[in-house]
Amino acid sequence: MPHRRTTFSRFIIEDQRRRGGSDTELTALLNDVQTACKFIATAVARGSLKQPYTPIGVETVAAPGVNVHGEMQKPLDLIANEIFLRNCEFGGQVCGMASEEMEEPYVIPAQFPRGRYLLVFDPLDGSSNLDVNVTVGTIFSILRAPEGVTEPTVEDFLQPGTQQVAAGFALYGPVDMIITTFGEGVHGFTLDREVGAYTLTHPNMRIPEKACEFAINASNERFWEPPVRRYVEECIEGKTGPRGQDFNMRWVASLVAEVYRILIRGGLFMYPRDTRPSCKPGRLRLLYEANPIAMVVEQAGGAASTGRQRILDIKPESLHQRVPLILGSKAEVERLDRYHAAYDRGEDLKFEAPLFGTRSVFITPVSATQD
Ligand SMILES: O=P(O)(O)OC[C@H]1O[C@](O)(COP(=O)(O)O)[C@@H](O)[C@@H]1O
Ligand SMILES: [Mg+2]
Ligand SMILES: [Mg+2]
Repeated sequence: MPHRRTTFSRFIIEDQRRRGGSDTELTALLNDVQTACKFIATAVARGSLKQPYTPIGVETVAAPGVNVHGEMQKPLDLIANEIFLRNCEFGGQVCGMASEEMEEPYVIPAQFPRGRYLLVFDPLDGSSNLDVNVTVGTIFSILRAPEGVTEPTVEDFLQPGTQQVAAGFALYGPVDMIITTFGEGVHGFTLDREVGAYTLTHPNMRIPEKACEFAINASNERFWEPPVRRYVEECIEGKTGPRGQDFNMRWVASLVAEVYRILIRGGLFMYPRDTRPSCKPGRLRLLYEANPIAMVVEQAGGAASTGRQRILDIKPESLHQRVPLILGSKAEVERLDRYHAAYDRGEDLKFEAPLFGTRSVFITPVSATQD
């Protein structure tokens, strides 16, 4: 058991030793990632105050526009993206990076040595929350570049989540943290601002098995598939329904904050497949949101699924592919998987009818409670 005052830098070295090896490239890369997260934490914490300094290499940041997903960027989305690129390109550990904010992969420029890793990231997750001062974060995933590749193309990044070497996310909230896994458990580090170091505060995090909270954007109810309607309706029925217990509902609109809550308190998060043509495969991005988060969740004893397939088994088809994402306490995710399977077999049709406006799970007409 590592000492509780272990810093992130020390932990990654000792963790590799414990596992009988030492990958100095990976150690250096993870160190660059944590440095980038510290810069972003500092930039986010300035809020509306003018940024007091510019992190090295981040002198020129493009003006915000609409990103490849059709979403309006915030200045901090681009600042965070630049911070990640500049902090992780020079050390010789990676040969390419891919980000939510860049249409194409970034190949490490010729002036720097190229390494054997690929770094994939969502530089600022939940950035629509910035102006209301709610927790945001950074999500990262580390993959091995295919043998012999030094100038990676899109194809080289299209690896299933099971191939991730390490993954995690930083939280920029009341407390700044990094939650990470290298494939053997999940560990949480709190940024000690007096020391300037992420310090191990949450070793071996485990998602509680018992769930009494679920999170979904209820404004999309009219687009949900029947298995999701069924799950939510049963939760809302509470003690008197088939679940025999009351549930609370949560929605932060910041994946990192939802996942951290689930790591601490258990529960379920869903951004499911829905029937909107624009959103059909799901809302969240496979490579830099779903995969790294799924690795963390599984390593903490939970599960992550589309409802029909384990997230980590999906073979990506494109860099910016979106997927349905259901994650959290294992038994809850398995329940959703069962509901999807039953529905796909043609059962559970009572949840088929559009509920919105007639029989919403949130506004149950009196007549519906009497039958
Ligand atoms: O605004 P919605 O539809 O509720 O979506 C919220 C989801 O979108 C995200 O904000 C997407 O992340 P970005 O801020 O990186 O685009 C998730 O963090 C969150 O789960
Ligand atoms: Mg995101
Ligand atoms: Mg983002």
